[in-house]
Amino acid sequence: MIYTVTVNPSIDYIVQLPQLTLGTVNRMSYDTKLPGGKGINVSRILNQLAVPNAAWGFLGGFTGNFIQQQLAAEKITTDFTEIPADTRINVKIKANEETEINGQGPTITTAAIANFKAKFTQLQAGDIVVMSGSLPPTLAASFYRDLIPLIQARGAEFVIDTTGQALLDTLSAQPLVVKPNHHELAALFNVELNNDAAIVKYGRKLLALGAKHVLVSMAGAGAFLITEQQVYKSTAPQGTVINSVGAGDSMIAGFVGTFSQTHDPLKSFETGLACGSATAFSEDLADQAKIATVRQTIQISPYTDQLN
Ligand SMILES: Nc1ncnc2c1ncn2[C@@H]1O[C@H](COP(=O)(O)OP(=O)(O)OP(=O)(O)O)[C@@H](O)[C@H]1O
Ligand SMILES: O=P(O)(O)OC[C@@]1(O)O[C@H](CO)[C@@H](O)[C@@H]1O
Repeated sequence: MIYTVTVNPSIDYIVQLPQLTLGTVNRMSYDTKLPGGKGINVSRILNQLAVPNAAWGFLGGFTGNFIQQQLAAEKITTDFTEIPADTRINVKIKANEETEINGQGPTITTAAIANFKAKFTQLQAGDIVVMSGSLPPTLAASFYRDLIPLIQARGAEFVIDTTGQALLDTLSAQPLVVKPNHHELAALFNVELNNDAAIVKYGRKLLALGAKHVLVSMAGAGAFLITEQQVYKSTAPQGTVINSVGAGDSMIAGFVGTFSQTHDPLKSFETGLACGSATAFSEDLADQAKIATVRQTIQISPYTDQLN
């Protein structure tokens, strides 16, 4: 079973306008509200892949109710911990450029934290817990790191989608997979990554520090899968990019979903690429049909320049 953890979910309020002009009244040409937050996005894609999963985290208020209803309509299993305050609303403006305005997130009470942590006793060997997204201000910076012993005590594995020092701090606990994009990888080591050999070299450092698998995504320029045994590169599938929100979450969902069923990193990479690109080519997150179509166009080759 896969459990996704979204401690700071959101309603993603998607707003489209021909052009955004600051300092004036702008009129929307289209708007929609989606259940959001990185772990919730992972659950929504896992559901499209028919991979059993449950979404955990904190939800509150009318915004929390909306998310709960939307996930129920998609038949996603949820076990959120209720909080008194409203879950945040994140604004995604699609105009000449994409602009995101994300909320800080509500107060999480001490009682809610205790209720949430109590859920981890139900984990079993073989389960995978995917922790993604920002922490609301009331949660300690070490919140994710502190969950790892609760997960590992039950023989379950974890995936953490974070960046910077927070990511480096979790590597020694051996996450199943990490997925920095190439900019995040460069920032982790304070270097510039100008070619494939450099990306592979620094991706392998994440393996050496403890990650079991490393994905390095490069948006429209493709991605790498780096494991102890082999390195693979894929060009990104071609298509019209409609939405980049959630492409990274979709890639993680695809990888983890297939890995949970096959333990095959290459097949998992293929599903991850298909899900990431299918979301980039969709208005909302990708659906099953789009993922299947994009999968047929994926081209992965072994990357041989591993001596650098
Ligand atoms: N322009 C694009 N064309 C094709 N595929 C894309 C494009 N952008 C993203 N993808 C797909 O999604 C995957 C993840 O995208 P990206 O590298 O942007 O991750 P990310 O930075 O974590 O994304 P985000 O934070 O925007 O969700 C890519 O490896 C690719 O498969
Ligand atoms: O503010 P965070 O938690 O870093 O990111 C939240 C968020 O931008 O991430 C998802 C896309 O990856 C969206 O659904 C959501 O609004």
